[in-house]
Amino acid sequence: MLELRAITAGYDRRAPVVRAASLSVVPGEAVGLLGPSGCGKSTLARVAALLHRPDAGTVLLDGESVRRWRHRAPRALRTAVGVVFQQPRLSADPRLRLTDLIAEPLRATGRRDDIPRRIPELASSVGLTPDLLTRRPHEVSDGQLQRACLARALVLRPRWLVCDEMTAMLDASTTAALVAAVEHYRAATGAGLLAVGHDQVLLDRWCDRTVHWEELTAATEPVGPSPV
Ligand SMILES: Nc1ncnc2c1ncn2[C@@H]1O[C@H](COP(=O)(O)OP(=O)(O)OP(=O)(O)O)[C@@H](O)[C@H]1O
Repeated sequence: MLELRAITAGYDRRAPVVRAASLSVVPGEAVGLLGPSGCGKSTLARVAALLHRPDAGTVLLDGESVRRWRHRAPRALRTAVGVVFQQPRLSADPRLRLTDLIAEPLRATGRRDDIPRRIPELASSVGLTPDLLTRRPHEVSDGQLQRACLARALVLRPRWLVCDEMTAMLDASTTAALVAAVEHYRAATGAGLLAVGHDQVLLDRWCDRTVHWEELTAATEPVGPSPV
């Protein structure tokens, strides 16, 4: 289970943007998170993806309490969560060809041998043709780059996927293709999903349940101790 317990987080300890928010995703479940702009959804999504250290509260990944964040998080925990952000150009190294972008996590974890098999397989599942794989980010559209970012998020076969407004910048057909790719992956692996978004119709259709931001802080336990 991916559990966020009474998470308080932000950018200034005196004025946190997320206050005592709790949310759980069970294996295989897809949970949508809706909320107004600026309420703190992305901040919480980054906590769930182990990219942002909360000021208080606990994150549990399959029962294991997370104590270190970002590059300091143990590899086994880091690689258990795949993340896709809203703006692919901010999360893609502009120097890398798409094939190398997708392969980045394999190289970083010493799994180069998997590259020849995994890259074509993933490219096909997210709808990237071989000619696009040799291009760099400035030579492809936002939708094509986002497909590569999704492939990169899936390349290590994470048990949890965090999609933070993954389709907010995309047209309807690319949105449908990316959602289908995520669902195909989840059906094959049983991965759980936290999908953050603004589009209630999309989240209701995509997810098993959709929670609203206000519900996360209602009736939660008191704020827990600060993580080490
Ligand atoms: N790096 C940062 N430094 C300081 N403040 C930040 C930073 N990132 C976000 N914030 C602030 O934290 C608050 C919550 O931002 P966040 O991006 O989590 O909201 P959101 O609900 O995801 O918004 P949106 O739906 O518009 O993407 C906002 O007031 C934002 O200005």
